[in-house]
Formats: sequence, structure tokens, C-alpha cells
Amino acid sequence: MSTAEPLATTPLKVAVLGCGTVGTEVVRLLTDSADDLRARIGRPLELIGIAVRRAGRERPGIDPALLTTDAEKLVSSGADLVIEVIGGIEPARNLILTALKNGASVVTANKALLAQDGSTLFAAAEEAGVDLYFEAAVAGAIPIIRPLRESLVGDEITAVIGIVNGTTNFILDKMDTSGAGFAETLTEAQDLGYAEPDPTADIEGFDAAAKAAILSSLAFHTRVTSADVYREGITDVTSTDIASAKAMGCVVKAVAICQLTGPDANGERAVSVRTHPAMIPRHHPLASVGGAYNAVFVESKSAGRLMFYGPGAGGPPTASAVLGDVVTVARNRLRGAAGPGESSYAARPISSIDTVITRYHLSLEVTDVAGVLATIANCFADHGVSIQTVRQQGRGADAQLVIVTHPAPDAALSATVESLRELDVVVEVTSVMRVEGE
Ligand SMILES: NC(=O)C1=CN([C@@H]2O[C@H](COP(=O)(O)OP(=O)(O)OC[C@H]3O[C@@H](n4cnc5c(N)ncnc54)[C@H](O)[C@@H]3O)[C@@H](O)[C@H]2O)C=CC1
Ligand SMILES: N[C@@H](CC=O)C(=O)O
Ligand code: NA
Repeated sequence: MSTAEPLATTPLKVAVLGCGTVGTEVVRLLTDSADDLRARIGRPLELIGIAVRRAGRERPGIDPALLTTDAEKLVSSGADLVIEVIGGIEPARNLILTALKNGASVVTANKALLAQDGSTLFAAAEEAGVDLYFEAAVAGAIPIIRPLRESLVGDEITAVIGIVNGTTNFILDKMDTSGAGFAETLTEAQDLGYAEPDPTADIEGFDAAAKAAILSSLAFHTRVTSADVYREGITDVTSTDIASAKAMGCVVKAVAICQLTGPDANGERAVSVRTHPAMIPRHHPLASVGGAYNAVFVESKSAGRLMFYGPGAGGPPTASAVLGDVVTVARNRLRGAAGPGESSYAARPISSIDTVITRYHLSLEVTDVAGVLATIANCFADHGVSIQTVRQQGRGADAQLVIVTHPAPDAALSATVESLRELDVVVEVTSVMRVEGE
């Protein structure tokens, strides 16, 4: 910035990295809302460049003169604000670090990177005295990062539970309501801009795990990475699971559950983080979250229960969250201030999935002979797992037992499933899923 120019008109220079689903909408908002953004910030924003992978591609409404394939040069060319919407680990990581070292504040939607190596980015931002904001990284348009980082930071958060992946919610919702197939619904989610560049991240639960890591870090003031999160995707969810869920008044949802456990005998509390499909009672508020919507419940000591709900994926909703950060970061910059950095002072241990207390729903194909039920009940009892309900469907070769357990440690439940598979009377364990939410 030249000091000779009058302050109110000196623009803040903005560089955008990536011009895909989110980047295109970010650029559109920066352009179409330029006057309002200027009024809200108190200074104009000047878009100085957009880093793309292929410069020759047709991009309606975008000035081709702004496009560059040299992202490294763009982040080193005096930007005040860098918006990273490329995704993935590299080159995003190095570009963000270069931008921060050059004194730019950074806004990113990159949960994969934040959950893998957020602390390096926070340290670089701290060192440079600039901002690192990332509202778009979790649950798209829903304000959840700022509430955890700022509004609720005076409270003690004990749980953050929700649906944080739009693509898998879209798929499971369609499978439940219209019996649609997995593959065709995934393609639809990709066409609508909900899925990650590599949709494996969505359907195998990596995206939800990254988001759960970010939420846990903020909620519990502990460094949690994606590797700390127990993860199961939705690729093993079958139409049998969905039908079984329906039969017991439930719906299958991919949930993320971040909890503070304990205190144990030593007064210690740990962080438990997991994401997996689960059967949820249809009367539970999460059951009615449809399409690519997300919902996040926060439980805290003084505030009680809070629910955040809204569009969790897609270009325009995500760009809304990015622009919110852009305005905040720009305002901070003009005041010579910086927003909150990393808070990991509590450094709680991460607990294993084995210790999580949960319930299982199981469907078993069994031989219809006398004493089957007793053999199966003994198998549960041997592992200290008590059965809540048992229902038999069909007879003879088609006999199915549908069992729901009482809450028990996950290790005991999974050991029970292993033992059931060994029993002669069990032909096949056709469905195993956790049941959450009373
Ligand atoms: N699509 C969505 O609903 C949401 C996406 N996000 C995050 O936003 C980020 C971007 O996601 P999308 O826009 O959906 O992905 P996208 O694949 O549509 O866009 C990424 C763009 O970056 C470009 N790119 C890749 N390498 C590059 C490089 N070296 N230099 C310049 N450009 C490069 C690609 O060509 C592509 O156009 C990701 O971190 C994603 O996790 C976050 C929330 C929601
Ligand atoms: N692929 C993600 C996009 C938003 O984070 C999702 O489906 O939720
Ligand atoms: Na958000």
C-alpha cells in the first residue's frame, strides 16, 4: 500500500487461488458486491489476480487478464488478503505459508489441510501477525467456526454433534426417500458442486473426519488432527441397512460426534472424535436434515444446547462463508488487529473408539432351529453386552434376527459381532450399525 494515497480509497489487494466451484462464486461475489463490500469494510477490495490450473478455459464473467497459472508469483505480489480455494494439501499448504510469510491474511475453505497441519499454518499466521480464517471449511455456509472460536469461547463445550458432510447426506437422504442408487446419486451430488474434487473424501468419511478434527480442536482447546478421528464412510451402507432402519423408526445418517469424556478417577477428561453412519430415530432433529443440508448441535455447560442448521455444501453457500471471513479479515487489517489464533492449551488426550459407549443394531441371518436365540443371547452375555430388543423376521432359510443392544463399550460390541460370525447358527451378519440419539 502506498502511504501517499488517501486511506479511505487505498484498496486492499486480494488474490484468489483456485477458480472451481467455490472460487468462481467467490470471484462473482467480489465483483458483483464490490460497492457493498467497500461500504462494509471502509475500503475497496481490488482483485489483483486469480490463480488457475488452466488459463485457456472459458470463464464467463471473469476478466481473463486476472488469470494466472503462476500461483506462487501471485501470492508473492503484495496481496493484503489471499483466498485459498484450491483444496488438498499441496500446493495449497506452501502457497498459504508463502502468503502468510509475505504478510497477507489468509481465508481458506481447506479443511483437509487445516485438519492435517493446521498448527503449522496458525504458527505462521501468529509469527506474521496476520489472520487465518476458515469459516467455509466446516459445514459450508453455517456459521460454526466463529461461534466456537469467539461467541462460545467463554463457555465449556462438552459436545459437538452433527451432520457435517452435504454429499453423503444428499446420498443417504435420496436412498431413504426415493430408493435411489448410490452411484447415480453421487454423480448428481458432484454435478451440483457438493462433492470434493476427489469424492472418495466424502463417501469414505475423510471430509467429515477433517471437519470433526477442526470442530474438536476449537471446542476442546486441544490439537486434534484427522488421524485422531475414528472414521467410517458410507460405502458399506446397503439398502438392507436403510430398510432395517426404517423398520425400527430410524433413518441412516452419517454423523460426526465430538465429545469431552470423563472426568475419570484422576479427574482427567479426554476428547473422543468419530464419524460413521448411524441409525437415528426419525423424531430426532438430525433425522429431518435433508439434501446437502448440515446441522450441528453444540452442548455447553452454561449455554446449554445450541443448534446450527443450513446449507453445508455448494458454490454459493460456501462463497458466502468465505466472503464473511474476507470482510472480517479486511476490517481487522484496517484496525491493525488480528483475530484469534490457535487455542490448544488444554491438550487433552484423545480416547480410543474402543471406550466409546454406544448401541448397535444388528441383522443376522440364522438357521431356524431350536435354541438359536439362547445361543445368540449367550454370545452377547459373554461379552457383557445386554440386548434391548430382539425381533425375528421370516422363518426357515430366510430367518432374520434383528437385535438392538443396550449401550456398551464399542470394543465389547465389535467383539460380540466377531464372535457371532463364528457361530454355526449364524449364516451371515447382514447389517451392523451404531444407533445414536434417543
Ligand atoms: N464445493 C463445496 O461445497 C465446498 C468446498 N470446500 C472446499 O473448498 C475448496 C475448493 O473446493 P471446490 O471449489 O469444490 O473444488 P474444485 O475442484 O471445484 O476447485 C478447485 C480448483 O482449484 C484449481 N487448482 C488446482 N490446483 C491448482 C493450482 N496449483 N493453482 C491454481 N488452481 C489450482 C482446480 O483446477 C479447480 O478449478 C476445497 O478445499 C474444498 O474442500 C469447502 C466447503 C464446501
Ligand atoms: N464435499 C463437502 C463440501 C463441503 O464441505 C460436503 O459434501 O460437505
Ligand atoms: Na461454516
